[in-house]
Amino acid sequence: MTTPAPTAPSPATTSSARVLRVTKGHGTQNDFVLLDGRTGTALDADLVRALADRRAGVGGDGVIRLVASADLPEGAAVLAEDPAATWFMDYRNADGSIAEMCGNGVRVVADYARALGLWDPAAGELVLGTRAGVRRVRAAAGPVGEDWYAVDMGAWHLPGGPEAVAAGGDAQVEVAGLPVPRPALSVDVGNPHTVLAVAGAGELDAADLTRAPEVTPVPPHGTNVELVVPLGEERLADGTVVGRVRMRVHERGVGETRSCGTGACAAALAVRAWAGPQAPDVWLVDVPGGTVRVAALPDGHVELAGPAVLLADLDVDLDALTR
Ligand SMILES: N[C@@H](CCC[C@H](N)C(=O)O)C(=O)O
Repeated sequence: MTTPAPTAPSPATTSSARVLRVTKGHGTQNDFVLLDGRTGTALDADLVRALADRRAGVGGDGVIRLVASADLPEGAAVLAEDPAATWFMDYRNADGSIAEMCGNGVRVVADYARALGLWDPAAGELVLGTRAGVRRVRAAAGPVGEDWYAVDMGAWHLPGGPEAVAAGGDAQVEVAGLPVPRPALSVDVGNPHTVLAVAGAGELDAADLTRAPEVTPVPPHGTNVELVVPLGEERLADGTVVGRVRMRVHERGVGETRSCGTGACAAALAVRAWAGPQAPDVWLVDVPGGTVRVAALPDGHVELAGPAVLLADLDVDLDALTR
């Protein structure tokens, strides 16, 4: 769809120049502080850390600025990929680091664009720029008719190839609370993930994710680590046979979170690869914060669907924030 030209600034700062209007939202309890880039507010690591702080700030796993693609250097690549990608998801982890992609964030930012009047799902897909390339978002129904968003998350791959799948993995992961290092599979869904299967709910619950799992070989740019328990297959009301997994995640740049959309994609794709050619293409992924749906598409892309919630608009006193 054609979105309004990202030119007209809205007064997201209030009467004082030291007050910043933000919105708090989440997708399956992966929570974010959202900013309207039309105000001209620049994001730096200090501001991100301060906003994401759960005691002295607003609190969030990440901070997302919805900004005109034309207004940041990375936007040129997405505009070249698709000129309709006039809006860009500028995503930062809670520690201030920049990540390529955030699956839950895309849905939440789509809902934010809708609330700001920048996107009308009835008129077509939202074409959104990200550091991992263009992503397309549409309104979609959840398993029991909930109002969800579905995102084409683009191409995915297994960096270790089929050999890694056959060997159980291309990495070893040591997780605090679990007795021995486990084989794990690297999955690239625009950002890096390392997925390991654990023996069952007992092990999944026993894992101590207050400490970052140790991944060998050490990934050059870090990684997000997903612990999964395959739960088998089930038939949905519409007759579709889906696989189901339970997952916990330790996110790069954040720590344990209650959900990770790209992590859910990586977990489902890893379990599907381990299960072999008869495995379903559609998976439900249960995370501490809810459930999302992942589908391996015939064109080599992966689709992520799930809810998005906008909770509150807040005027943040920037002097108090940095005190
Ligand atoms: N929670 C996000 C992923 C955010 C980025 C990640 N921590 C990274 O550094 O790659 C999601 O929902 O995908």
